[in-house]
Amino acid sequence: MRSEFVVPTDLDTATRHPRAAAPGEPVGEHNPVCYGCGSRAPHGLNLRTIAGDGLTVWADMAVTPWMEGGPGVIHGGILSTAFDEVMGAIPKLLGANAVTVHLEIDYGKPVSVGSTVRLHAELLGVQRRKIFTKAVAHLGDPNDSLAIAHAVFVTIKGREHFSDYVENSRAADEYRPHFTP
Ligand SMILES: CCCCCCCCCCCCCC(=O)SCCNC(=O)CCNC(=O)[C@H](O)C(C)(C)COP(=O)(O)OP(=O)(O)OC[C@H]1O[C@@H](n2cnc3c(N)ncnc32)[C@H](O)[C@@H]1OP(=O)(O)O
Repeated sequence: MRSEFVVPTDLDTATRHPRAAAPGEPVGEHNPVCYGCGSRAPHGLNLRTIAGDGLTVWADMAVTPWMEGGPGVIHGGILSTAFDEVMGAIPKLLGANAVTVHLEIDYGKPVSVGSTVRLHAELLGVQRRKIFTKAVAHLGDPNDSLAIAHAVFVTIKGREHFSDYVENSRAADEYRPHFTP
């Protein structure tokens, strides 16, 4: 069954932040030790998400043997993480810090180990603190999708949201000065 992701019709105006990454440039990490995008996450996906035109982003992910679920194909949870990560770059284009509150995936075809998957995400709309996004995973032709994801992100005040948890971070020493009043 394919899900029906509902985007409100009474959306706010959404514009690219003036300091957002330019098309073709990396949008940057959420956190250097983020499982999805951190360059210092040794067991992570290390995804490098690139800003596209308008309010879009994309990333390529090489499907390596450690990602295997069923024989010879990617584990659905890994693909789900990659979707979350890439859609999670859309708030950065808006100049917002945001966390995922809802994520759904339609898996259409198996994704082979050894392939390189392109994930392309776009903004569907913004309503108050909610940011609605969609992403497609494909092997080069976006019209021939392997899987399609939708997510809702909610904007947060980063320091307030993470203040009770930051000491658990592997980068706590770097964050501490920014969290000390
Ligand atoms: C300095 C550090 C910088 C760090 C940079 C950023 C790092 C980012 C890292 C990213 C890493 C990668 C990504 C990750 O891995 S993010 C990790 C996974 N996500 C989380 O841990 C988020 C957990 N959730 C929360 O903490 C709270 O729910 C938050 C704080 C987000 C909202 O609680 P809060 O009490 O503040 O607000 P609210 O409850 O009034 O909700 C606000 C609005 O949202 C709507 N809503 C709520 N839930 C849902 C839902 N399920 N579907 C649809 N809509 C939903 C709700 O109706 C309302 O709408 P409206 O009716 O008012 O319009």
